[in-house]
Amino acid sequence: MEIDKAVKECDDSRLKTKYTNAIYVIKRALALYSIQEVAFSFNGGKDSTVLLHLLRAVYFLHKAEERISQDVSDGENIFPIRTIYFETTNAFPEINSFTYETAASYNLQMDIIRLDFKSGLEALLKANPIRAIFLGVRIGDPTAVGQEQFSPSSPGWPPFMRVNPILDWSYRDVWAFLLVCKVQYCSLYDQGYTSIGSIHDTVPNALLCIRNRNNSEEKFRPAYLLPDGRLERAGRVKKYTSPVCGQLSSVSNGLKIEDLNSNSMLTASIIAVGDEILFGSVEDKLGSVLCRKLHSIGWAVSLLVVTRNDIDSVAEEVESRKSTDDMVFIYGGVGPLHSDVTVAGVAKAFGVRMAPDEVFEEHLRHLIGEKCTGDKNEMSQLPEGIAELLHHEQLPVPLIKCCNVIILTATNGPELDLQWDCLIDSLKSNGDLVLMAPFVSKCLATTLSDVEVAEPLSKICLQFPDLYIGGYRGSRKGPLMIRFEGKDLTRIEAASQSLCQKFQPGAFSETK
Ligand SMILES: Cc1cc2nc3c(=O)[nH]c(=O)nc-3n(C[C@H](O)[C@H](O)[C@H](O)COP(=O)(O)O)c2cc1C
Ligand SMILES: Nc1ncnc2c1ncn2[C@@H]1O[C@H](COP(=O)(O)OP(=O)(O)OP(=O)(O)O)[C@@H](O)[C@H]1O
Ligand SMILES: [Mg+2]
Repeated sequence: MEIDKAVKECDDSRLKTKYTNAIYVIKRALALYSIQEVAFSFNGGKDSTVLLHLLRAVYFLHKAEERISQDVSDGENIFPIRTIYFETTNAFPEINSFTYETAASYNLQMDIIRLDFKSGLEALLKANPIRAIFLGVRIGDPTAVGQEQFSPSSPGWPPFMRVNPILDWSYRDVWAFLLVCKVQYCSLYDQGYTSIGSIHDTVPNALLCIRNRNNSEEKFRPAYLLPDGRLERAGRVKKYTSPVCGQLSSVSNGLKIEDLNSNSMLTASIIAVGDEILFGSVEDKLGSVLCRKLHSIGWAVSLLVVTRNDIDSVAEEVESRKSTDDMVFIYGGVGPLHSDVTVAGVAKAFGVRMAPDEVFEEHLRHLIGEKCTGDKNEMSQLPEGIAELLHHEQLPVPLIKCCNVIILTATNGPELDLQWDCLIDSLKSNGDLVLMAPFVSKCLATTLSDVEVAEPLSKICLQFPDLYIGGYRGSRKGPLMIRFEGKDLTRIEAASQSLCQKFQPGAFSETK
């Protein structure tokens, strides 16, 4: 069969693996359900076009085997799986005509349903013995969250098995397949549409736009040239917000450059992951550097913790901090080792699974080579639907941002300096960073005892609730340090003068 031959003869090993797995899922479904008990949900979209040809491949491979064993002739070429199309008045005419033309070309027995999905499926299941429906749902689709290759329909839906043979296919895999097999696809994809909904919510993907010199004419490149498959839905007008992190993305995506004098406080927490820090064998030096960096952009650090290299421990910390703080920084435990569970822990904290990310994989391939890549490359798996890559020309591998959680891969000070600078650049250019008025501070040293200073100092704290006023010592015998931190230097001056006035002149001296 031409599809099977085209894939097997191509030199795209990743596509071959995806193809083999999808064929296996279809065969499993056909072993579990009879041909009368299955249906194929086809809508002329690219994903369902891929699925159509995979189903055809399985059918023709099966027929070829039968012919060999039973010596049967070709007979009529009707595709035996019932095909259902939910036709709406809001569909693009190009989608409609492609669906009908395809049905005619491949002898599909197509049921046209003009009801909403749920009522249509109820009617379909009442009239037919259907128990399983093949869908072209893929990881990254809003409806894919929580689905497996075999997923029962959701509660409240008529009972059937959703079979998703291309669930783990990426945008790139879909286009590799369609191009390698040289099959027809809907013409809209050649006009810059990358994912097609209704005429009311779908426009060409702006990332494929090319303008002529004087900006007067807009043209779009074909869908298969979109470099980052994650952006396939950028042409959907109504922006999708994940239910899992919707609330948080409004924090992170709604970020803007704030008034530098604003009194509002943004907080971050820092999570270091490392058993060796907890054993005492390694010292965490990055936490304090990160605190200073956050301070320098006016952010307050509310917590700095060390947690174990354990998915549940990481997930627990991230889960509690992501809703408490505006940003969470996590480092340590990122890589291919058994103990590198940080990214998976972040996924767990958001209640999403890990899914392959082809763009990230491409970066890893450049860095580490083919050895680390391929179908089972764990390092290229990122939290599904929430991972954003922060690219920067100075970083060989982009940083990973999941809603308001930033995953850093730095292992020492200089690496952290670089990642921090790139992070700030990248967040700024996305409009995803609130620059706050930086903190300013003043430190006074005194030989007065703690007891003498305690009461007047606590009164000053009440008088200046907008400042952080703290005392510490370098040693029990050495001077007592009083530090005033805040965003307003005049308030800091007022508070420190107020303290000095309560004691003999010269009792305090300013220090670093
Ligand atoms: C055959 C079929 C079965 C579906 N089964 C379910 C289901 O079990 N649960 C559910 O929430 N949605 C189900 N849906 C609806 C889809 O999840 C989704 O809402 C629909 O494909 C619209 O996607 P769009 O908003 O990207 O156009 C089903 C849709 C189809 C076509
Ligand atoms: N109107 C419909 N009729 C039949 N099946 C549908 C319809 N809408 C969606 N589906 C099923 O849901 C799957 C996922 O839809 P989705 O829109 O994500 O993919 P697609 O339409 O195939 O491709 P694209 O993402 O480019 O629009 C489809 O592949 C198809 O199996
Ligand atoms: Mg679609």
